[in-house]
Amino acid sequence: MTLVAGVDSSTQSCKVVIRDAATGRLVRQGRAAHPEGTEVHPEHWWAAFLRAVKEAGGLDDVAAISVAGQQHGMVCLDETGQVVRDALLWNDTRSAAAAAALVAELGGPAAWAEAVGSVPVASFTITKLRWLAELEPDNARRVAAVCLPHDWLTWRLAGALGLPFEAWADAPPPPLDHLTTDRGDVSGTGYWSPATGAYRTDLLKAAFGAVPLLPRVLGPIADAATPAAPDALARGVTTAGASSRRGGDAGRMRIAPGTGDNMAAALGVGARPGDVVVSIGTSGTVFAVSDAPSADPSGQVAGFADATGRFLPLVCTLNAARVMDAAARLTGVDLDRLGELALQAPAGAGGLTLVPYLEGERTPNQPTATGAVHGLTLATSTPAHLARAAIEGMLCGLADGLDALGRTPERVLLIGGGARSEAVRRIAPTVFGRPVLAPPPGEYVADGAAYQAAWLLDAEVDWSSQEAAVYEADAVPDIRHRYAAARPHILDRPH
Ligand SMILES: Nc1ncnc2c1ncn2[C@@H]1O[C@H](COP(=O)(O)OP(=O)(O)O)[C@@H](O)[C@H]1O
Ligand SMILES: O=C(CO)[C@@H](O)[C@H](O)COP(=O)(O)O
Repeated sequence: MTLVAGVDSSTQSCKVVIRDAATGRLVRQGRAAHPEGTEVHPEHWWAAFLRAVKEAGGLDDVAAISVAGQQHGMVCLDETGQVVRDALLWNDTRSAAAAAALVAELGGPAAWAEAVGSVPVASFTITKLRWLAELEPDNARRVAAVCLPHDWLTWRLAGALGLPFEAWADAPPPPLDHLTTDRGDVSGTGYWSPATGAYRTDLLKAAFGAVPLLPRVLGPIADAATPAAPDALARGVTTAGASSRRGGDAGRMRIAPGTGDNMAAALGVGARPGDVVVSIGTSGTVFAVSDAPSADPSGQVAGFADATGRFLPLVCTLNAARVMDAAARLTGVDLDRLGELALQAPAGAGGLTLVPYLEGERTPNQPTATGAVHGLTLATSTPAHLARAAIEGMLCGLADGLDALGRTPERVLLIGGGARSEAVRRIAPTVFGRPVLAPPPGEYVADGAAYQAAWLLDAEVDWSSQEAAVYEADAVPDIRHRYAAARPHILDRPH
């Protein structure tokens, strides 16, 4: 049996699945937590990856691996391959003002949608680079290369190949010009165009004042451990202190290109045109597989590329599973009990309406917003009503995303940690106004990465999708009506 590994280095944790390359059968798995916070030193991801690999029984018998990661995070490297500063993550909103300035400088949102398929908000890498140039000019001057979380992990992994696993923790970084990415993840930078498949270094230069070395963009089936042809490298940069062990080792593990976590989830869940996937993780995402690039000047839909050569229009909210974590804390119960409580309250929670902007919000673009609870009465002041309002409010944000996507889906697939909740699966159809399909709880991002690894070994590979449970319920339009009325009534964060 040939084995492949898939990695999901997401916001809260790193998950590793090891699957049979031919059938996709799960053989073993592991996971390890990431630190809290919206800025993280990438070495924490590497350490969590190594712990998760260990828990998954190691990689000695694995023929190929692929890493999917949280999108957009800014990883800056100096000339020796060392990290310049902690990575700013997709959910770090400090670059909101930089985003607004960049949008204005290019002539408005439509110009950005046309240039790179998306209108940058604080999540996008390009806005974080502008922030760095303005607020930390000394760090900015040290940046020799910039990449994304999955690019960085893939690069570290390629540098560790050939060493015994015990030595991986301290493996020296490879040369910078070995950095790779894929079209899915790079489409979230704000300086790569999904429509043309090319970097927009002019936009990067305008934002950052310089063009550091950028990772080579690999096609869907490529080995990230194969060195670049010299003419494929973006720009020459000194890579002192790092040595390469790449290329041609007989029997060494191969490394597929990897991708952004949402692109991997699309692969893992077997999304096809006509499907809309709703993922309830740290972020809430609503996305579809599409044959054509998209460009939404309203900025609600990001026009990403996917990991197969197609496109992935996507709406992302900053507030999803953690809204339930917060509601569980407020009500003093665990997540299972929170779900039970929510199902005890009536649909609409008796009018109690929660606007879930606990981390600010990205869609709509309200980076400084806070959450709010409206409609408190003596009757709705119960843990059950609050639990229901939290789940309904979180789902209303995603229902707005579904509307923004502008498609009538044939299927709505519910995935992510939050979709493990029976209450979420049962309440979702009342809010979305359509049935939802819940595939068996699983690690679909890591699975999608594992599929990329299997694909690298055999371009004809075809894993069958698992049977999904169908959840149906009558729509309760009043939930969204009250949410729409409550949505504008929020306070900004205190200074
Ligand atoms: N049974 C459950 N009910 C509700 N939420 C859950 C449940 N299981 C996990 N979660 C939530 O899922 C989130 C993690 O989801 P995940 O998709 O792994 O996130 P990410 O990929 O962003 O790190 C956590 O906030 C956790 O509380
Ligand atoms: O920023 C986005 C999508 O544009 C997020 O979806 C991140 O990719 C983080 O994902 P999770 O950790 O929530 O899976």
